[in-house]
Amino acid sequence: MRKIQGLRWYMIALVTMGTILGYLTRNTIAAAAPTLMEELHISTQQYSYIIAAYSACYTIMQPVAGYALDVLGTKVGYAFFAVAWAIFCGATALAGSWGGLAIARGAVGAAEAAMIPAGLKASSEWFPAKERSIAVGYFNVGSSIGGMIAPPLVVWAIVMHSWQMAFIISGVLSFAWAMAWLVFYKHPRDQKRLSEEEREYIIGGQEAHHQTNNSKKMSAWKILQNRQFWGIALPRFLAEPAWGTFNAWIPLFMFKAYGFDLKHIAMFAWMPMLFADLGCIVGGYLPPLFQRVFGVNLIVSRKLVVTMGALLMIAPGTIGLFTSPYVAIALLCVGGFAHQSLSGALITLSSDVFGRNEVATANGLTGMAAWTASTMFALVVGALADTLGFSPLFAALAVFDVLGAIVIWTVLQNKPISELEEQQKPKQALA
Ligand SMILES: O=C[C@H](O)[C@@H](O)[C@@H](O)[C@H](O)C(=O)O
Repeated sequence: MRKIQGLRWYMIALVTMGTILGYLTRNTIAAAAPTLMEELHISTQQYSYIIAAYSACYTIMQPVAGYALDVLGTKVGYAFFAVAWAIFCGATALAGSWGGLAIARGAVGAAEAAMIPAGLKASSEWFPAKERSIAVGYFNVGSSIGGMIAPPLVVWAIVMHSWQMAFIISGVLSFAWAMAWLVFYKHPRDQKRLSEEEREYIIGGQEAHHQTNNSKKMSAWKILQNRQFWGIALPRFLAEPAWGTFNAWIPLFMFKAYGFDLKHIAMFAWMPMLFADLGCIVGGYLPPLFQRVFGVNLIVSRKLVVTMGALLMIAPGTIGLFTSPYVAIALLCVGGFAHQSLSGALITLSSDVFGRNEVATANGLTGMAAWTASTMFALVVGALADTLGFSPLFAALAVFDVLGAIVIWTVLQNKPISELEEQQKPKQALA
């Protein structure tokens, strides 16, 4: 059978398509909101319940989806969740009230919770450790691209047909991707189109805790009891509110703080997301560069990226010192770049630290911590933005990330759990 050179990059492109469609279905509701709220007579508060239903289900289901992925395997597991979110997204078209929309969106959120853990698990399977962060950067960039595609696609569907059509199109596209995933995704050891040279490069470049003979699996409870878990989960808890804020509040901030009209919002509000994309990609290439330049190990290279991102997040934290809206947009672009570069490193660390049998469970648990903070901070922004203004909130995000960088250097040890446990054995034997 003819071998395909560089097959691992085709695999990560397939994973990236999944993230793009996951974010497309996630953002369809926001893009359709003005039409939905008018046609179904939905109040702003009822709309917030619909958004909260997605966020709550997505938050709670990440460790559950991660565990299912570790048990079912990446191929079948991700296909199951993607088919589920495709069906629930299409079913959103049947909703006739805010309650029906909340149920449908909660179901979509529950299914989409597999998106990031599956992306990391696939990256762990198809890339050597030194390229893992690059793979994560590529699939994570789908989170910004999907968000950028949603508005034009939804507007086209509404103009051509109805808001229901927007959800049906997003669902059909997701279902088609899920079928492609089932056909094309295989573990490198099972992929006949993979050359022996590339198979050896991939699997030979992975740590012991990702080798197929590693049958040990950590329970979720054991993961939660491990210091290494908290060395990743706490920085993600502190970092994620920035992503939620950049995604949900920039247009409103530009309107309230600088009087931006829709035309100016359309012209500028998307720029921080473009720089977020850049942050995903550049952030992925930095760890191998830092390992070469500074001679540091894999986990320390991720810590350096997190620290760089945290320091760059100080830029949007200074927004209150300037009056120009264009300076504000520039500072938010730095923030978007900073956040996704550090977030990609934090997501990758679950695979650097945990083994192949629990990597998705561990990542799902850190994702639950992240989204718990993001949801809490969204409520704080909603309560304080009109009285305090946004500037102190952006400053708080900068402080959170600097705290997260301090935590990662003081809590997270520089070795995977498997090596730390090996080190403990002689000491325990002597004890
Ligand atoms: O922090 C932001 C992340 O990098 C973002 O891209 C996603 O991973 C997000 O956490 C999610 O779960 O959708």
